[in-house]
Amino acid sequence: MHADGAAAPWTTTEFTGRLRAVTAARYHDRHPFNLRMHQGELTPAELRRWIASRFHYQRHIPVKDALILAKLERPALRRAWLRRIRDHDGTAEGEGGIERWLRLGEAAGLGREELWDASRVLPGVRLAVDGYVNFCRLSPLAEAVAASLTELSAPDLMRTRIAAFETHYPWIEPAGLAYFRTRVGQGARDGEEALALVLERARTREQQERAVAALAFKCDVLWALLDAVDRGGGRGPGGADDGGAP
Ligand SMILES: O=C(O)c1cc(C(=O)O)c2c(n1)C(=O)C(=O)c1cc(C(=O)O)[nH]c1-2
Repeated sequence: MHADGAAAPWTTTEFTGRLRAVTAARYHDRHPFNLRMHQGELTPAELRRWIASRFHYQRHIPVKDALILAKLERPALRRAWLRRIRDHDGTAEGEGGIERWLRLGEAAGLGREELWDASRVLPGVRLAVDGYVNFCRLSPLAEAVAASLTELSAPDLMRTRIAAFETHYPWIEPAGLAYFRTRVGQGARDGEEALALVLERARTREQQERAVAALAFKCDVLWALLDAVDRGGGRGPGGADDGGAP
């Protein structure tokens, strides 16, 4: 305890350990839908449902990063965060992560307009993504950035996913996997940068605990998104959101 009654801050090692413990316990790599994906058990319709739903997440990542950007006070920090937005948006038409995700959709038989018009986005997916964007809009910097620390676990998941797609889903054109290949390096770098910022900014025990809670919330966002995808069900008669044959 500190003299004023507040709990003492964790050391850097302990704080980092607590953050990593959250993702070890709650990251979506262990979600049943991801496990089925990795084991090759998804039908083409389920895989397309996931790709369309995840596009809704992808297109909002640069929006939430712009909200975080507005909380940064110094040019060096903003430059680093602008790079994240550029990674997703590219610097010209036909570049960037969103474009690569659209190509993944095409490789799986989904049209670009079908992804942009959000007609396949399930209600639970919409709420999960809105929840994440609004959390970053409304939270202090350290918490908004802490929520992105799931990215520390993402590169391993990308490697597993690339291998699973190559092995089990050969009907998806290999070029469509470029998104995941690019993301291995970007995710690792973004995660380490974000961790340094959180360690520097969350100084008091209360701020540290709130950062840990922010990361747990983000794990819930990703988990809830996959719950919705797993459950499926569209709005049309019979709930057919998948449009038939492979
Ligand atoms: O496919 C995935 O499992 C996965 C997970 C995550 C993540 O852990 O938040 C991200 C991504 N992909 C991703 O592609 C991405 O660009 C990304 C940005 C962020 C973020 O919170 O800023 N997470 C993720």
